Amino acid sequence: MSAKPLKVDSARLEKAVREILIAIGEDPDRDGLQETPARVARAYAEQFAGLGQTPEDVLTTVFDVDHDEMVLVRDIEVYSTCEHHLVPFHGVAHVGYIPNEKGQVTGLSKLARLVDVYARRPQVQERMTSQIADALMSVLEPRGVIVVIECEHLCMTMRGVRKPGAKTITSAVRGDFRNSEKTRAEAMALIIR
Ligand SMILES: Nc1nc2c(ncn2[C@@H]2O[C@H](COP(=O)(O)OP(=O)(O)OP(=O)(O)O)[C@@H](O)[C@H]2O)c(=O)[nH]1
Ligand SMILES: [Zn+2]
Repeated sequence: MSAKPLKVDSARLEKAVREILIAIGEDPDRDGLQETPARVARAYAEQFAGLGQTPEDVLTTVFDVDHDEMVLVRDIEVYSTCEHHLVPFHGVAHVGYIPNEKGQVTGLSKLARLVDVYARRPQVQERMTSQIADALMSVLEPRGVIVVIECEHLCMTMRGVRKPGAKTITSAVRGDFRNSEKTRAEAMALIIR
């Protein structure tokens, strides 16, 4: 099940996209472009669906298991939108945590859903990384959280400085991962291949 699309002002979006097409010298009424403003409005409702969601919406399943050591989901695919140029950046996220003393964990898929809540917004990678870590800390109350994200930014690839292949790596550590070098190293050994 994918996230519910965001409720957008479709009429306004369509008008704006039509204006963009005119501004670049295109004919918005030519074959092929007539439906584009409506398509973009639908695509944005999906691409920015995270604006209409909170972490509590997705971290719904919390259960007790007899496990109070690290849980880490690696290589969660991320598609986000750079807030500076409104072009995509994409890559992978690795999200790990150490359950609290009650052994409370969440469903594994919920970690991927949490990534999407923050990826599907106009974003910068650093903020997205911290938001995911802070949300997991506040909802699940684990002993620690680690989030590492590796992305390629199309604003650096297809335009501007044009450096295809350059990867941006950001991390956010909270709780035990921040306080203990050993715990952090253990997680990084699992994350780095
Ligand atoms: N820190 C950070 N910077 C980002 C991210 N996404 C894009 N940027 C950068 O945002 C900056 C915006 O710089 P500006 O000089 O205002 O815009 P610009 O003239 O289009 O810059 P160039 O991309 O260098 O052509 C660029 O250096 C981008 O690489 C991100 O997630 N985090
Ligand atoms: Zn950009």
